[in-house]
Amino acid sequence: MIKFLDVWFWYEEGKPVLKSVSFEFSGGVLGIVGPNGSGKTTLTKMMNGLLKPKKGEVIVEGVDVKKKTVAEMSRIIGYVFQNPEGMFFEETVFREVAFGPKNLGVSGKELEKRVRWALKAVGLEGFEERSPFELSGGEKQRLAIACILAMKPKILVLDEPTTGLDYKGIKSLEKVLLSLKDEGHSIVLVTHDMEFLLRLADTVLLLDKGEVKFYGSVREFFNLDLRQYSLEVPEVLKIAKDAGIDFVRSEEELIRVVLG
Ligand SMILES: Nc1ncnc2c1ncn2[C@@H]1O[C@H](COP(=O)(O)OP(=O)(O)OP(=O)(O)O)[C@@H](O)[C@H]1O
Repeated sequence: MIKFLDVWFWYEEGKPVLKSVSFEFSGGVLGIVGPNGSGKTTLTKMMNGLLKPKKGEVIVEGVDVKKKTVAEMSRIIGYVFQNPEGMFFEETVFREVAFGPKNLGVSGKELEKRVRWALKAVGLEGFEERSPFELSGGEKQRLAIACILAMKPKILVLDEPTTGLDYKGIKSLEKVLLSLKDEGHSIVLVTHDMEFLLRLADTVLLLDKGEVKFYGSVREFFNLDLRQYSLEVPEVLKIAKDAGIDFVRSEEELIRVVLG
């Protein structure tokens, strides 16, 4: 559960970047969208205490983020950064994934089990002895997720995870995120990719100039007039609407619906 109660934030006094943000997210996949500079990254950094509210409260899994350190929050909420390459520093994939749980005091057989489980969850079994720096963009993205997963946080936050990924990379990331959701993790995604959002999100938060313009289901979100926020409706949804079908998440679903 993530609760924002009348949250304000600014980097410079007199120039608020978040203005009275309130919402309550209870689980599943939350997509955060909005034009460039609307405050999306700032908002997610408040979820794990990297930034603290100037006014208002951020409560994550019942914990007031202001009262905890980032290290304490990392047990509850894991943050996968925009350019994951910058976070790698170990010689092997195994050691990279082991680093986080080791810092939390996990060792021996349990540590090995965690690392293997996290690598399996993202489809990187067999990559243990490879160098993180030699992986493809999609593999690096999945490794970054494994590093966070190995710390077993309840919630995962991903900032623009599809940036730099090709079609195959995006598909395999989708699969990983959906299976994590099925296992009970909550996922927060910042994304510009409306197709990715359509496929994955249950709930959408739309930010514009630091204000929440919409918070509700993905279905309702795609019924808004999105052009005013420079957001594009995915082609598949336009085709569905022309065919009199109100909502589908993907081409596969559209074909199924059309064929009855
Ligand atoms: N460290 C900082 N110091 C001062 N201003 C900042 C800082 N980081 C972000 N900002 C400003 O805060 C506002 C919101 O930025 P933020 O990165 O949260 O937006 P965003 O919606 O994630 O943007 P984008 O889609 O371009 O990544 C912008 O006007 C940005 O210039």
